[in-house]
Amino acid sequence: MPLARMLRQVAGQMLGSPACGCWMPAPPLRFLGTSPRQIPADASFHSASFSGTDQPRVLITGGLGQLGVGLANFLRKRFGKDSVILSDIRKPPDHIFHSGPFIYSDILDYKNLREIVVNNRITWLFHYSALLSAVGEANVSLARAVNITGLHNVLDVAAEHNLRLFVPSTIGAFGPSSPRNPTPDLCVQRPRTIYGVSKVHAELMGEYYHYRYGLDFRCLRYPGIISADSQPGGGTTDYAVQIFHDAIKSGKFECNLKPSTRLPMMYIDDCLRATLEVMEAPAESLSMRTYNVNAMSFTPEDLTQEVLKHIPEFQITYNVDSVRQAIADSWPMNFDDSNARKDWGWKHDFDLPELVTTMLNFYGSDTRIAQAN
Ligand SMILES: NC(=O)C1=CN([C@@H]2O[C@H](COP(=O)(O)OP(=O)(O)OC[C@H]3O[C@@H](n4cnc5c(N)ncnc54)[C@H](O)[C@@H]3O)[C@@H](O)[C@H]2O)C=CC1
Ligand SMILES: CC(=O)[C@H](N)C(=O)O
Repeated sequence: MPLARMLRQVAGQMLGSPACGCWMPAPPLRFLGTSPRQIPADASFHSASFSGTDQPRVLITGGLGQLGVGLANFLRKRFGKDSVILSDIRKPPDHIFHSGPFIYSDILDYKNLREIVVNNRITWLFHYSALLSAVGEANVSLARAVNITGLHNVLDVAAEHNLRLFVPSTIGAFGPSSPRNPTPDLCVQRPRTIYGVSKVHAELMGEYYHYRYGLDFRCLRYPGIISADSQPGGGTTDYAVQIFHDAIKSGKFECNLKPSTRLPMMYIDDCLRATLEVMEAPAESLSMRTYNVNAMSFTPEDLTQEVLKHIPEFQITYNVDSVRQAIADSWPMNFDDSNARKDWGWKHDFDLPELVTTMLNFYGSDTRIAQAN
């Protein structure tokens, strides 16, 4: 018997041989002896755990950060309030607690995570818990635990319970040896932050689970996200949120990056829409499982010029934070997201002028309401 055929036969005996002929053994189980997940013989390689007519039942981890509440509101409009559970390890403010289901979930507690998935019959998981770039550098061991060990728990729960799993990655998954202008999907990735290293790990582990166990893993590399009604959680791109708040409040802003630091950015509405669109994209349309997405790219100087069109007396000063600057100098300046545009029709709505008008209107009306009360 030819060697290759013999090896295939031995591997087939060891791993089981699914009808599709692809290599898809059951995922690793944390607790052998509890009901192991059986892959049916006719399982499709890209199968999801719900039929086309079912609404997904969604869990969002790390949901009280900059992006999670907006994502929950967005998904609740689409799938119904009770179909989307927000979770975090922090106590939610009243308005969030009363806006829909909220539950405590520590991603470092595997059994707690599994219990939530089982009890609520979760089918889609958005894994948002993370320590971002600047706070990660300030606490490497916690970042390693949350961003890497936490991810392992999420991957195992998702694989065992046949979930569709979204994990965001970031422009921070690239480093100084990556092409920076523009940065394509596939190129050298040697980030110099624990945040970036953990995100490259997440991309690779998710893709590995997809090819090895059939996990329906989907990942977007977000640029810096700009939102009006939620605060950023300690990243390098945070200046691009704070500037609007300070411009309206005091007409002044002290920027912690150099004026010429160019980074890819996106308004939160585009980010949330991209996230839902890639989750709803037919599996056949995804030629990859990790995509760059982008909207615009600007420097603090460009942003200031745009703000000055609305607030002519606005003043910016610079007090550079060396940690953040070193990180920003190693990240992409422009992001090539042509694969997302080609494969599943990604298209952003907000460029710099619309972003600035929207952000200033939000803070402006907020300030006017506060002054009136
Ligand atoms: N905001 C941005 O500009 C970008 C965000 N992303 C990614 O999107 C995701 C969400 O980002 P943000 O909302 O900005 O982050 P954030 O830092 O604002 O929020 C992260 C949340 O994770 C929670 N968390 C920490 N440890 C936890 C644990 N052990 N168990 C459960 N939750 C825990 C925190 O309490 C926090 O509410 C992250 O994975 C981030 O890497 C990617 C690129 C850009
Ligand atoms: C771009 C990101 O991932 C985040 N906003 C950060 O600056 O760390």
